[in-house]
Amino acid sequence: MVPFRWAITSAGKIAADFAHAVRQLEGHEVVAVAARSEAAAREFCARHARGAAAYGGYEAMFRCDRHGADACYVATRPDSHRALCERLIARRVPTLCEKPLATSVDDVAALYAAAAASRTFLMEGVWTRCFPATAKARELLRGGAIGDVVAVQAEFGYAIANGCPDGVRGSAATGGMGRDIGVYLAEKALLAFDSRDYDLADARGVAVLGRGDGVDLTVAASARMVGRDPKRRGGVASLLWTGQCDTPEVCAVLGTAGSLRFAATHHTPRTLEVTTRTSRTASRTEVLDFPEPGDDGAHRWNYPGSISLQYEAASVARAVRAGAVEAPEWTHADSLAAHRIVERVRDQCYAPTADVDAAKPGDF
Ligand SMILES: NC(=O)C1=CN([C@@H]2O[C@H](COP(=O)(O)OP(=O)(O)OC[C@H]3O[C@@H](n4cnc5c(N)ncnc54)[C@H](OP(=O)(O)O)[C@@H]3O)[C@@H](O)[C@H]2O)C=CC1
Ligand SMILES: O=C1OC[C@@H](O)[C@H](O)[C@H]1O
Repeated sequence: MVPFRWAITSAGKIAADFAHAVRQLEGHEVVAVAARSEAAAREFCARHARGAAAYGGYEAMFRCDRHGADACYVATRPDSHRALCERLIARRVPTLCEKPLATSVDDVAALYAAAAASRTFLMEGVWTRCFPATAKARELLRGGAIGDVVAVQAEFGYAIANGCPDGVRGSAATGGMGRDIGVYLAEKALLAFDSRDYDLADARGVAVLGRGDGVDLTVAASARMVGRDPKRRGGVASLLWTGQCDTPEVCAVLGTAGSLRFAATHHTPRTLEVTTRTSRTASRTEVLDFPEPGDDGAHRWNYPGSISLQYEAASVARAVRAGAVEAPEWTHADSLAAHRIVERVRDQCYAPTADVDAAKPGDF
């Protein structure tokens, strides 16, 4: 088959990981890379995407049709996502944009509206949804393997003080940890309570640690989901995100007949424990393993599990080739629902009455 050709916007860290994941994925290639400076784009191509055309300035690549890319991967800072996606959508370029798609629900909604109006593919890069373990979890949940879902509990955190790119996380411009990784927790709520069947009834920021500047660092949040069909009972989500320490990343979905557990690193899931329960003491657990794709070891990954960006690249290629405007794994509705959860939580955290620890500016 003709290879699926990628253009990449930025010469940053996840962009490099993506280039190496795609390099090792059969039927995919990177044909163009743009960075704010041409030198950075050239260096990126030499190190991570040999043979790709290098562009100085994103617009130069968007304007050029010589590279013949089938889709563009936007991997810049979150506060630039909306404007870049708008420019790509205006040119009807299928676009995969790193999470968070934008830094407010209104911006996210505006992008999906623009994509729908011009029939252009747009996906927020919530790559977790493209992993085989997630697909299996969705199949099991839909098939009633653990009965009716009652609750989901998940945490995700890492210490941003240990060398995160400046401005990408924990900054007012880009929206704090909720926008960075809260979206992965909202994804878990929407996995347990599928956005096709459930609506968000309520989301709350229960407690927050921050610096009083609108940047959330650690948040304990909850959400309540209701079934659209009154026969579905709905349930609750208990979510915790933090930029102050590394966490195990465990997630449990609790149902009336058992539970699903992502044993570790649920944003890059490789193990799923399925427990069926006939009483409080009688249960049976099956462990399902989903090994990550093979890696030739030529690249030192910037982020854990990045070889599995292959799953997301493959999902995009399938959807674009089918002429779809969204990927079924992470639809526009899923993404909007996730941003609504994060934004409602965030707004409450920073309401005047919120318990914000503003005593130690910069101390995190
Ligand atoms: N899926 C995942 O697991 C991960 C996703 N991400 C997401 O990817 C995106 C990029 O993160 P990451 O690669 O870690 O960040 P980096 O800092 O490594 O790269 C960000 C890039 O943004 C570009 N940029 C555009 N405008 C600005 C500006 N005003 N100031 C600074 N940089 C700017 C730069 O591109 P240029 O090279 O053109 O100068 C820079 O290289 C974020 O949205 C992040 O949330 C990050 C890590 C993992
Ligand atoms: O998307 C993300 O997930 C994994 C983290 O390591 C990364 O910093 C974050 O942006």
